[in-house]
Amino acid sequence: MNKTPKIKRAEPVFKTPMTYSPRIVGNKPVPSPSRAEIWKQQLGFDENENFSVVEYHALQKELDERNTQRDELLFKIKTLTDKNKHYKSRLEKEELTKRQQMKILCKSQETQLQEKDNLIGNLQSIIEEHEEQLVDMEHKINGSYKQPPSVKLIEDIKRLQMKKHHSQQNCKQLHQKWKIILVLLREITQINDLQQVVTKIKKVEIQIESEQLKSSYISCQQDKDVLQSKLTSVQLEIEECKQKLTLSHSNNTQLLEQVQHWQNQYSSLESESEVALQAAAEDKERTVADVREAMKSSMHNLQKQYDVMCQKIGVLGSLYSDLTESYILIEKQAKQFPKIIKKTVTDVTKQTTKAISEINEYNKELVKKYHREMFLRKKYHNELVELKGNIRVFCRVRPKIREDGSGAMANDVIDYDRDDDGLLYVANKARTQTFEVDKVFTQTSTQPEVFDEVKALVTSCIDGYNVCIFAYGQTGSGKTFTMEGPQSDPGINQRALKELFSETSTRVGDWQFTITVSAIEIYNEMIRDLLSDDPSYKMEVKMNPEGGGLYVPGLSFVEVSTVAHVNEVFSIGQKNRATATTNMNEHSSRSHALLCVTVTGVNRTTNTKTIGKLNLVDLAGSERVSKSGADGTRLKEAQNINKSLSSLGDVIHALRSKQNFVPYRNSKLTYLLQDSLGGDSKTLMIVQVAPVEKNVAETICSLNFAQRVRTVELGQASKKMESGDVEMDMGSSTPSKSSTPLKQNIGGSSYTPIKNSSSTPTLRNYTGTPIGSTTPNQSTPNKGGTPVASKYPRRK
Ligand SMILES: Nc1ncnc2c1ncn2[C@@H]1O[C@H](COP(=O)(O)OP(=O)(O)OP(=O)(O)O)[C@@H](O)[C@H]1O
Repeated sequence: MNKTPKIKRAEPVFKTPMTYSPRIVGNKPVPSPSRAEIWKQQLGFDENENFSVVEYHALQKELDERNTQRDELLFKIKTLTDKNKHYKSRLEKEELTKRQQMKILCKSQETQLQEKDNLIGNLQSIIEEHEEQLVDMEHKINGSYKQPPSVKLIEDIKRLQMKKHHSQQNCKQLHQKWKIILVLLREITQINDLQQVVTKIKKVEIQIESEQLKSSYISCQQDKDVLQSKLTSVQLEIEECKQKLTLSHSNNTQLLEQVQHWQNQYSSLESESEVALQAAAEDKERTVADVREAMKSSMHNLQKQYDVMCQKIGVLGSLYSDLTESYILIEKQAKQFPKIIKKTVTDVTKQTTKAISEINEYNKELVKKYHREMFLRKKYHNELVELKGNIRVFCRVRPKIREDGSGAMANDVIDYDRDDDGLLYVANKARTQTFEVDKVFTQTSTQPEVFDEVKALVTSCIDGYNVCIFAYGQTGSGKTFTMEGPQSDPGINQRALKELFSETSTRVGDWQFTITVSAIEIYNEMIRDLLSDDPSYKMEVKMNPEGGGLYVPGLSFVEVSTVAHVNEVFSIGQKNRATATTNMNEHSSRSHALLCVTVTGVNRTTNTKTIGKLNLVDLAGSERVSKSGADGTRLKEAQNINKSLSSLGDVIHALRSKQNFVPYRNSKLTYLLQDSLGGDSKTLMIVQVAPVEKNVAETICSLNFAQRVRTVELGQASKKMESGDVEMDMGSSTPSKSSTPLKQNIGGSSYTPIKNSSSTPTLRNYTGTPIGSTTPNQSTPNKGGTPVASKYPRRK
């Protein structure tokens, strides 16, 4: 009784149920242990040990308590297990719903993404459209717009409104989805609460002592771990979802911003398009009004044209019927045409042959007549020149040049008569003086125009006439330009020789011509041969000892046949003239330059010989000495020029007044040109004048001189011709009685040809009776006789 039974608390109280199992010992069944024995055994007591009923009852009580405890625990466990199961199922459900939600979310995200992609695509296309619209509008603004864009713009606005509506719907959908996501987040919070409950359970489980509890706890723990891991994965997924949500939210915001931006753009475009529409409408109205106006006028024109056309159609109708009739007629005639043609051709051939033979005959007659007419033309031409007087005077006004300067002194003082090309007006000190010459060349007259007027005179030397052309005028008035001219636009000298070449070449069948030239300069009353090897050698005019008039011993003559050759000779002359002086321009102004051309022709059939001389003279400047204020050498030069020019005037005056004495010998110039100034020669004086105020005094002086020269009446010009050995004066129609061979004259002097210096010239000087004779047209030396009172301008 004193012994307290030992209870092993570490082990469960009952391992097996309390069942009765009788023991069999040998063949006899062993009696079953008593209840007390079983209890002793089970409680660890010895068989022999006694335990009282009280102990037993105490133990029984303890056992009952334990059983109730156990039942309670079992109940709790059951409840917990149930709860656990419930939570598990709930978790599973939750997991399932979450999965489904996740799937839905993913799908919705995908669709959202898809939609966003679409939206972005749409927005891009809208942007492109807008850009196109902007380009269109730019084109419209730049004026390349052709059609009113109202319809297209309205369509675009409608499309944009649709897109706006669509974007708003998308926004709404996104908003709803955002709400769902918020609900999901709330549930996730609840799940977290559940997790806390599970933690509490864990605490309860610790209190469970029994192994079963432990094992169930372990299994629960495992389940919980699984659930925990699942929860973690769900949480991760949720986190991902959250991130995606945030991303989509930000995307959404961006999209909303874009939508807002596009809405703004849309509204600005809308307002722009409204303005454009209004402008286009106004434009349209204006264009319509213009077009209406244009249409009205064109309709009016068309109506007029229509009326005209109707009239024409009426006329054409009658014409058509006429034409139809004529066509029928022509058709008939055309059928007969080959026959008619044949007949006509035969007739025409006969007629043509006849006509040709007639024309041939007629032509022959015409050629004869032509020759006769040519002869008469020449004759009449010469008669005309003779009637006009053998001294002819032209005036040439040079154009203004740089040297004329500017201001009042450069004003034009010369005017011309429109109807009479021989009249010239010079304005001088508030009055206008009129001058009359044979022909006036204006400032615009060209070199060919001038030469055209002198051509006949030049070519008359081929027929044996002596011709003398002077250029007279003050320095710088254009004398050299007219006589020589620049290389590009040559003057009378070169053109005359060219003309002589061409004219003689046309007569080459009947005649043989020789043309020779010599160049002379008279400076300070000294004669120089410009073609000589020594141009400084001073030459003299001498009386031919054989009685053939005057000549310059040793003067060079060069035979020329081409223009190139002539140019070569001219350049030699100019070079020799230049080498003798320091200032060529001044020197040329103060000296006379003579180009003497001799044309000798021999008729191949009759052996008739003609000799004509052409003297082309560029005189020294005619200005008064007082104007140039000369002294010393200049004064001497001026006096010499004055002497020769006034001698020229005196000679012409003496000739004009038919005086017995003509003072040829008063200057080298007149002495040298004696036979060209005689009564049987043709003389042309070209008076050169400047057009400006500055030179008006000299211009008037020169023109006065020209007028006086013009009134001189010379005798009839005579043609020099030798028939065989007999010399003939065609002008007087009296053959020369003298048969003495004379040296050929140049400007009244005889010469020795350069080319053939050995051959003695056999021609007689037929320019008139030699000096000293009593013929009125010839001069006698002025041997200190009474000087002729000169009426010509003399130098002061
Ligand atoms: N008809 C014209 N057309 C164009 N220029 C001209 C004409 N006449 C003269 N001239 C020019 O006027 C200027 C003077 O002419 P030019 O030398 O011929 O005068 P000039 O009377 O011969 O002088 P000088 O007495 O000094 O020799 C030159 O420059 C010349 O080119």
